[in-house]
Amino acid sequence: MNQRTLFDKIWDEHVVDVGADGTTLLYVDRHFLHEVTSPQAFRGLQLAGRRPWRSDANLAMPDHNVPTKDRAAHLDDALARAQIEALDRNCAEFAVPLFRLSDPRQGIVHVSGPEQGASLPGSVIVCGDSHTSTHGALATIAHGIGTSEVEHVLATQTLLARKPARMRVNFHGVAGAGVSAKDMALAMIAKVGAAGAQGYAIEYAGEAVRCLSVEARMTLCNMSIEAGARCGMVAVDDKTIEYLRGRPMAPRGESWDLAVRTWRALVSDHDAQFDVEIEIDVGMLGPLVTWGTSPDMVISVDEKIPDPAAEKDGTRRAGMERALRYMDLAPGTPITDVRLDRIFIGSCTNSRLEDLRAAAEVIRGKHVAASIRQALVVPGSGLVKQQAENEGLHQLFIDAGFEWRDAGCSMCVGMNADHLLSGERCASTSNRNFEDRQGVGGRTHLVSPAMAAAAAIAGHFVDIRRSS
Ligand SMILES: CC(C)[C@H](C(=O)O)[C@@H](O)C(=O)O
Ligand code: SF4
Repeated sequence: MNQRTLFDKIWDEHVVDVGADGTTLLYVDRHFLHEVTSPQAFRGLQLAGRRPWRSDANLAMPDHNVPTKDRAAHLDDALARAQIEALDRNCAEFAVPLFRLSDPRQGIVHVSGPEQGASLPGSVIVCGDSHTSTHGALATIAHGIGTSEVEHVLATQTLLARKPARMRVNFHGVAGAGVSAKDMALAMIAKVGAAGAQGYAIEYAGEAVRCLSVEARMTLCNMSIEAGARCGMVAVDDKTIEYLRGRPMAPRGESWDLAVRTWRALVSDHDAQFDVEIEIDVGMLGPLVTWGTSPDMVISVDEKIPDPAAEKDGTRRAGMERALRYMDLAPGTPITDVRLDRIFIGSCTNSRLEDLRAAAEVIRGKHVAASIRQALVVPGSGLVKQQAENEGLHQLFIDAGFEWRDAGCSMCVGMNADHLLSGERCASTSNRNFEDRQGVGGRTHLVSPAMAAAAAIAGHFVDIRRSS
């Protein structure tokens, strides 16, 4: 029998039509929307006099430019207010389900969606946002689309797509202390390269992935796009099913039993062929820190800033030199000597409850270093915030000198009031360290939540395997 990958099984179920050139019309089960990439799409529907094909396949919420404090009083940014109000109006006009700013379920769409059970195994999920790959942790084909495609999906519930090649990244071994899914993601990007997975759908497999919680798998899948991949996914297992059980939008009763039986088949067949296989031994990894302006410019916390002079490839060497200039770092400096101005714990990569717990564990009873200008904790959703508060995590953060905010993208992208000033250096749990990403001239180092928390206390990076 023909052995199929997980990707192929989901893809095959969703093919509506295939053109002569291989372009496929794919059915979309779930479409998430946010305020930044949806306005023109709704405008397109209005102009064409169209209605959404299936309103309840959509779920919208503002996240990118929402204020993370005093939110009722502080919608003072004109563009943010216009976009958030437009989302409210458009969702009302087109009967699209919406979590408003005041709704406790509001949050970063890639945190709130799975939390509600809106991302179900076997689905094709799209959103006008590149980090839609996050939802692949629940055995889905999930990826970002452009604004014109947002309009197409709203109108037709389908998408024109080309089938990507298949890559499997096998994580072997047992992760040591201080090594999290974030470090696995960064290690994967370092190995594959920031564009190395272009044209591929990745499946993450191996015992180290099976050991991860579903939340941690989301962290891993989230960063697939930073290796250039179309999407990233993890096969169904007991953890997937336990994660979904009882979630508001998950099936119930007999439909649940039927769904679980179907979901169990969502694994790659034993002999399924992948176009590329990558092997990573997590036992060899330490906690990682990016030093440059691309997520693949990354070293272990016990290493030194690399020297471009040692790089033989001219293009790479020039890239490294430029990155070091932008980051204001000298080759040979131990990364633990690098002092920080701000700390950001948040983003769709690392703002779920387990991330906040990991950070809180590190700061318990300690205080943010006096040299740190600001340390922010921004939960990924209103419900994550509530649960964290029920556990008393907020008090640990506040006592330690962190600011405890409302849910949104915040300093990951700096589209609201939370951003770096030029020249400031930040330890950030987000996914992109590009030039100007967190604010014009800002310098970003990507790390795990525990590493960010430890850096806040010390004022510089520390090896969390050694500190207590
Ligand atoms: C604003 C949005 C289109 C963008 C994306 O697609 O990724 C943002 O979420 C980001 O992380 O840069
Ligand atoms: S948290 Fe950051 S990466 Fe995630 S959707 Fe928002 S801006 Fe994009």
